[in-house]
Parts: sequence; C-alpha cells; structure tokens
Amino acid sequence: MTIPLTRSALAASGVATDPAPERIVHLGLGAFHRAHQASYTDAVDVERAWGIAAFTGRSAGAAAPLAAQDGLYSLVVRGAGGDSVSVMRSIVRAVDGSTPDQVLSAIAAPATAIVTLTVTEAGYRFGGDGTIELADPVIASDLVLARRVAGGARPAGSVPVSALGRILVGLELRRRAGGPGLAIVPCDNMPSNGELVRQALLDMADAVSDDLTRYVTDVVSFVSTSVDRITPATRDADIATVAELSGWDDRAPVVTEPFSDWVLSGGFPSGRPAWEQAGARIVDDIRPFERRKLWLLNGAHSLLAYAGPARGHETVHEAIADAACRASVERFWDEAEAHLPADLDVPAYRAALLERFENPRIEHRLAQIGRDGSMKLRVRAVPVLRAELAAGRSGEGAASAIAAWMDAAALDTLPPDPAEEEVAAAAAARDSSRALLGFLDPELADDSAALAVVEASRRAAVSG
Ligand SMILES: NC(=O)c1ccc[n+]([C@@H]2O[C@H](COP(=O)([O-])OP(=O)(O)OC[C@H]3O[C@@H](n4cnc5c(N)ncnc54)[C@H](O)[C@@H]3O)[C@@H](O)[C@H]2O)c1
Ligand SMILES: O=P(O)(O)OC[C@@H](O)[C@@H](O)[C@H](O)[C@H](O)CO
Repeated sequence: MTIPLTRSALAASGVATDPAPERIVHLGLGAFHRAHQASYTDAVDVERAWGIAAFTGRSAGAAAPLAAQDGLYSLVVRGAGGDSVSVMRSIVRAVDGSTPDQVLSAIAAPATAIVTLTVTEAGYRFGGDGTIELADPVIASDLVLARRVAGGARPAGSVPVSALGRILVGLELRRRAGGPGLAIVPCDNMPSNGELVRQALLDMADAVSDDLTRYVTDVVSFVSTSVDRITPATRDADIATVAELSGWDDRAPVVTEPFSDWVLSGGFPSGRPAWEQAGARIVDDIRPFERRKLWLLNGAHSLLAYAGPARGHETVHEAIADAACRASVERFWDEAEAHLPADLDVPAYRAALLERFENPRIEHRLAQIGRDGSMKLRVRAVPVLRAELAAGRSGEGAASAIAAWMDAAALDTLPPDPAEEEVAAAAAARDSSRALLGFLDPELADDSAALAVVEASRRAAVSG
C-alpha cells in the first residue's frame, strides 16, 4: 500500500516537516533544480532556515503535482548498481510562474536573499551575441509593464512573460519598498552566466529608469555558476519505482545520477545556505571550471545528440557504447583538453565522464539534449573549433559535432529549437554549410579553413 506524499504524512512518519521560511526564489521549476540546488539546500539546511519558493517558467502544469505534495518530492539517486530514495523538503512553495502577484512579490519580499534560475539557455532570450534584445516582442512588452510599475502603478493581474522581465519588475517593487540587496544566481549551461544576466538586466533597467539602474548596480550581486548533475526528464515508471522503494505515492519524483558538482563565483549580500558543506565550491575565477564542463560534458552530449540518432541511438549510454561515436567524442575531447589548464586534471575528468555516460540505468534521451542546438553549439563546440584553428590545427573533432548538427538540420530531424525557422532556411540554402556555420558564428563562416573542415566532416558522415 502506498501513502500520498504530503507534509502531514511525512510528519506522521517521524520526520520534521515545518516549512522553512522563504528566503530563496527559484525560476524554472524543472527536474534539474530539484536534483541540484534544492538538493544541496536540503542537505545543508539543518536549522531549516532557507525555504525555496519555486516557480515554473513556461508550463503552468508542472507546479500542480508538486503543490499538491506541499513542495515535497522524492529524489532517486540512480547509480549503475542501484537506487537510493530520499524525500527533499527544501521547496516550501511550488507555483505556476504566471500566477498574478506571486513571483513578483516573492522577489520583492525583504526576506528573499537569493534568486536562482534554471530556465534553459533559450529562456534568457539572448541573441546570437549573448546580449538581450530589447526589441524582442516579449521583452518589449515586459518593459512596458516595468515602466508602468516604475511610474507607481501596481502590476495588478499582470505578470511579465520572460524570466528576466519577472526579475526586473520584482526588483523594481523591491527597490520601491526599500528592500535589501540580493544575489541572482543563474544555473543554466552558459559561460559567465552571472555576467550575462547582469548585463541583460542593466540593459533592461536602463530602458526603465535611472533609479532602477542604480538599484541593480548598487545592491544586486550576480553570481556565475558551473552546474553539473545529469538529470533526465522524469518518466511514469519512476513513480512506480518510488512507490516500490519507499512506499510514497509521489507524483513528482526526480531521478538523477550520484555525481554532482557546483562551482560558484560572486557575492551573497544577504547570506546563503552553507552549500559548500555539501561539496559546492566558491571560487574567484570560474572560467576554467565552466570551460571544462561545457566543452567536455556538454560538448560531447551535443555531439552524441546529433551523431547518435543518425546511427540509430536514442540515449547517451547507447551512443557512447558505439565505437564510432565514442571515437568522435575522444577526438573532440583531445582537442578541448589542449585548451584547458593542466591543473584541472582533465584525464581523470574524462575517465569519470565516460563512466557517467555509460551508466545504463540513466535513460538520458538524445532528443532532450539536442533541443535548442543552435544556442548550445555556440558555447559547447564553436569555442573549441576556434581555439584549434587559432593553434594552426584542423579542429576536426569540434567540426564533427557541428557537422552532425548540420546534417540533422538538412534531414529535418533536429529537435525543437527557438530559431528553427532560420535554421531550416539556412539548411535549405545552396551553400548550406556556410549559411549554418554563419548562424552559429558569423566570423567562422568567412574562415575558409573552418568551412573546409566542417564540409569534410559532413562528407565523411555521408560516405559512412
Ligand atoms: N537536466 C540536466 O541534466 C541539467 C544539468 C545542468 C544544467 N541544467 C540546466 O537546467 C536547465 C533546465 O533543465 P531541466 O532538466 O530542469 O529541464 P525541465 O524541462 O525539467 O525544466 C525546464 C524549466 O525551465 C522552464 N522554461 C523552459 N523554457 C522556458 C522559457 N523559454 N522561459 C522561461 N522558462 C522556461 C520550464 O517551465 C521549466 O520550469 C537546462 O536547460 C540547463 O540549462 C540541466
Ligand atoms: O540541460 P541542457 O538542455 O542545457 O543540456 C542537455 C545536457 O547536455 C545537460 O543537461 C547535461 O546533462 C548537464 O549539463 C549535466 O550536468
């Protein structure tokens, strides 16, 4: 017999369940936040002082099952040899982010010290150059609301649509209430994510008022992060696994791998949980860590996401077991490693990655990883190709990841992408390699060596 997971049922089993006060606001209530930041907070917050109010970014439905469980959920840590399950208590409120009055007042609340985000790379609405496009219709309409609020109007039933629009209007309300400083902590797979968000929010604030720009400059801290824990989308079978292992009828479990890493750089003006007690590292220079992770793990993931399906594979562990895919990954890694500092112990990192990719019990679907490839390849493969070309080498390993994406575009088999119309048009162009490469990096499209190596890789894939 299973028992519905709620705070009262958990309390009846002898576990302390009083919700911690809300001090963290999270935007993007997906699987990864619950496997990573919420799990770190759960592990270290013994005093139960750091509750998380978590908001969905886009899909209204995702909050409902979690809200019905008072924010509680089971985290299944799935190793190659078995599962362990525990109930996470750090999320104290789970809300559809478009609900009026909720996300804005949570950001404005003086007790809120931290805003974290996992809204996907596309969720930031950055252009190809990594800056916010103020003319983007969604951003432009969010700015209209921000200006109304800056003029003294209440947002009433209106909520900005974009994640950064929500933060901006929440900060304006906080400023008007004389609220203290806070830290904004993006946890999506982008280099210098804190710096990118800082610049974007300043550009948006400049379009609203000088007072808001000053407030963002003076009291808001932006923390860059490198985040790592392979967390596939939850499947229905995971609900049955949790019921069997723990007895809880949990409609919102998350399955993740044993490995976890979190590197942060930046200040927390109103404090933070002692995440380092669960292994997080606070560093001065995050760049080497984020490059190692984005190039080696995410770069290989993207390579497999496009080369794997072309060879009949659906998951990472299937693709990495294919000698041809694995050889492509190793070649790409050799190139990336040449541009990473030796003190990062890249050989050990690579060996551990292979083991993680090979975990047959983590069903990480290539179609999930391959989404939004036009944004992801810019930070996962293009920098390695550029670095190799600058070193006078061909960059064929990095080129193979880009070429596999181009081939999938040409076959119209790419997973969804925010720029899918532009990508499809480039793939249909007579000079498709140049057009697609130009979409990823305009300068590379004018580089004959870059174009040649990508085209050679495309031809090699076709000839088998
Ligand atoms: N899953 C992982 O293994 C993993 C590991 C490291 C980092 N991440 C980062 O976390 C992100 C989310 O991963 P996940 O597994 O939680 O995915 P998910 O699909 O479970 O959740 C995505 C969340 O982002 C929100 N979102 C999606 N598009 C949005 C948009 N355009 N604007 C605002 N919000 C939007 C959704 O509403 C949802 O709350 C990834 O894109 C990545 O940047 C994931
Ligand atoms: O989550 P995304 O969509 O940015 O990328 C897909 C995967 O590469 C990614 O989720 C990795 O599994 C993760 O970054 C591991 O820490």
